[in-house]
Amino acid sequence: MKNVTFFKYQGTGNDFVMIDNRTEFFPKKNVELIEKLCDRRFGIGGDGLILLENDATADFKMVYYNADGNESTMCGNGGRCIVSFAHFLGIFSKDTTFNAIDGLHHATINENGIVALQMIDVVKDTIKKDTEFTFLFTGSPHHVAMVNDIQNFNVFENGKNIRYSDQYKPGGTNVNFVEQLSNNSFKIRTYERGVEDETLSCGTGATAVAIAMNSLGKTAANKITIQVQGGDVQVTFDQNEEKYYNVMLTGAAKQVFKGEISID
Ligand SMILES: N[C@@H](CCC[C@H](N)C(=O)O)C(=O)O
Repeated sequence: MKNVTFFKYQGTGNDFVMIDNRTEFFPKKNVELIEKLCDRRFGIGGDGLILLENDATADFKMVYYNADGNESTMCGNGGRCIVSFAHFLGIFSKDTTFNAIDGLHHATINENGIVALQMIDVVKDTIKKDTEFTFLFTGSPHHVAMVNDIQNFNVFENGKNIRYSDQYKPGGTNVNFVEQLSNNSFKIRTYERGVEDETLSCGTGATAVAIAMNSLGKTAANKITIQVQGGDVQVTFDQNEEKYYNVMLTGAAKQVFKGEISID
């Protein structure tokens, strides 16, 4: 048995177990252990687990696991939370660059703990537009569909059906349902792959929705407020004929508590 110090973070209600793994002590291949640490009854509880590690070319590296214990693609809210954690650890003071599965990310943190995180560029040709939905990759795959009366919409059942549908096999996708609130604001609810449930917020999902809505002509704005179940995030971007770039996801990221847990 070994005692492991962990921190709990949340970004608009998307919550993560955060571990400083710069000494590389953590058993990264132990899927069952990661799943158990994320379990809300048998473990700490979280939508995912994130390791902060040393990196040869950047200030630090982010390694992200979904609550099912498997390493996955980019997590936007997790990215904002690990920036806050790195700031707490004294790794940087105002701005940082870190490595993640989808490449380098630049980020800043202000005195109120608001983190602005640069997301990957989205090439316009890669955005798939269907009559019923839009599909795009913002570090993670996202299906985006507009619905009416989103608050009463069955996100779990509809999200699960789309996530496991033949068109997304074998990898699956995250699924976002969207309702337009104003010229430049949208309310979204997201079913997350790897959590296999609705989460209170998804950062790559909010980013995908903002870009999809601009791409569909639902908004001409390049500063878009996305209301998620756990609060608000802002997505800003520039664009040219080829792509969306300078894509920034901005919102609060907070340390909730620190603890110690025994692992085998
Ligand atoms: N919560 C995340 C997305 C995490 C990855 C996702 N579940 C997947 O496996 O694709 C976010 O904030 O972006």
